[in-house]
Amino acid sequence: MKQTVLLIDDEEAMRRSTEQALELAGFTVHSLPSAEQALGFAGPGFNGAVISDIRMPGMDGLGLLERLVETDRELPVILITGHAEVSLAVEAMRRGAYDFIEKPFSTQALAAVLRRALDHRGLVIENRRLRAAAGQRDDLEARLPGRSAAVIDLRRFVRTLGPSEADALITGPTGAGKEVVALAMHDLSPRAGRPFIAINCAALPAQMIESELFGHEAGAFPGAMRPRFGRFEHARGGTILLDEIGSMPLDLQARLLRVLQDRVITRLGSNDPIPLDVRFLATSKADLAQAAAAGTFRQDLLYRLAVATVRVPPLSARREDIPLLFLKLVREAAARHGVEDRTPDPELLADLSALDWPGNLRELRNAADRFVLGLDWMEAAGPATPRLPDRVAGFERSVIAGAIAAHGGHLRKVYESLGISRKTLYEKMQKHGLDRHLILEGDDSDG
Ligand SMILES: Nc1ncnc2c1ncn2[C@@H]1O[C@H](COP(=O)(O)OP(=O)(O)OP(=O)(O)O)[C@@H](O)[C@H]1O
Repeated sequence: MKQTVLLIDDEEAMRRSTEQALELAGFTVHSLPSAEQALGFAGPGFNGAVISDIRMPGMDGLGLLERLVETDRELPVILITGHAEVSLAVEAMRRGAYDFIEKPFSTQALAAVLRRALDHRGLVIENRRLRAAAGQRDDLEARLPGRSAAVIDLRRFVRTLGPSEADALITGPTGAGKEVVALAMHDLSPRAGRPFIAINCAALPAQMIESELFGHEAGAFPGAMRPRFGRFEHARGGTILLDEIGSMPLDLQARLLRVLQDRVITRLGSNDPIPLDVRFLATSKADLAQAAAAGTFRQDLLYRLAVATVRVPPLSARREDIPLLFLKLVREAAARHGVEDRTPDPELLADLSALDWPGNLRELRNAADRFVLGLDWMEAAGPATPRLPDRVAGFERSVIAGAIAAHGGHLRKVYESLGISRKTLYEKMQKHGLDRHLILEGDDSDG
């Protein structure tokens, strides 16, 4: 993983010459003129070290140190002190500085301290990653329960992508649990414990979007009396979830793409770039590739986000998980409503599994709410209240799907085990929307 040195010094000449010297020594350096700007950059996910001059106007080096160690005690901060400023150096160490270096210093001396600091930081980050992964493994099964192939795949993606720094797109139908997945990814990452800020792109007021997201300086527009942090800055060190990103206006998509690429933002009414240490996750119900083809979504933004895509399956693709999910939702509903936990009987669970649940987990959750409150759970199924024929059809579908799975898609074994003809099997599969590819083609032999 690439490591960065963040250098803060208000004296331009000094900053430039140190930056150059360190770059020549092989470090990747990012330099900033003020402590305030460094705050957003060096969050808990920051894999690098900070060097700062101790004497600066505004927030000084000690103030910066204090703010940084407050959010991450293990972030190495090295302070540059003036010659013979022993008491300041002592104070810095007392407040948790990793080390200090006295002016004037040689590049070699600074580089040596930095190498130690970066090695140390690398270990801290790696350790956190491993600890988080181990601790969250069991937790993830509890949060996204189920034994279907679809949910096992989902958990595998979340486990792999969650702890990484990669921005990701989470797709799936309404109510399938995209936001729940996003939060699980955040909690698996080194950013867990930092803000998780969900922004519903469909509900942003058009005139306010820019200042809402990016913040503004005083006087940026009439009524902007004082500077204001945008939501992006509020999420510093954490994760931003862009919910329903497909609803974002095109011009804002262009700005977002630049933020994703450069990791800096500029407040409204300002030209100063502010580094942004956040990870972006986005959700979409709509097929963004189609939206891109239709020109309502930027192709380049789609490419950028789709590198890491997590697909959340509809409930109808994981019927076998419905009983387990319903039990979990009933437990949660009982706790939420402060009523006693009720155990649904097996017939009810079988009935639930036969339904289609177009509203997915949200709809199932409503059914669980109604169940613990002693109301008729079926009404919660909305317009799709199951009539007998629908329940029979649902049952038939799940029996056929079960037989296909049990016989590994072996055509002849499937229709024989069901006691029907090949032709009838295909007709019923078509009727129930079961994909023909579930059956191994050319498999109608005796083998
Ligand atoms: N694994 C889960 N365990 C418990 N509740 C869940 C789970 N997944 C989803 N839910 C619940 O179902 C509802 C819908 O979930 P969520 O908001 O994550 O779905 P979504 O896909 O983001 O929906 P939309 O597309 O409408 O925004 C929420 O009330 C959520 O708490």
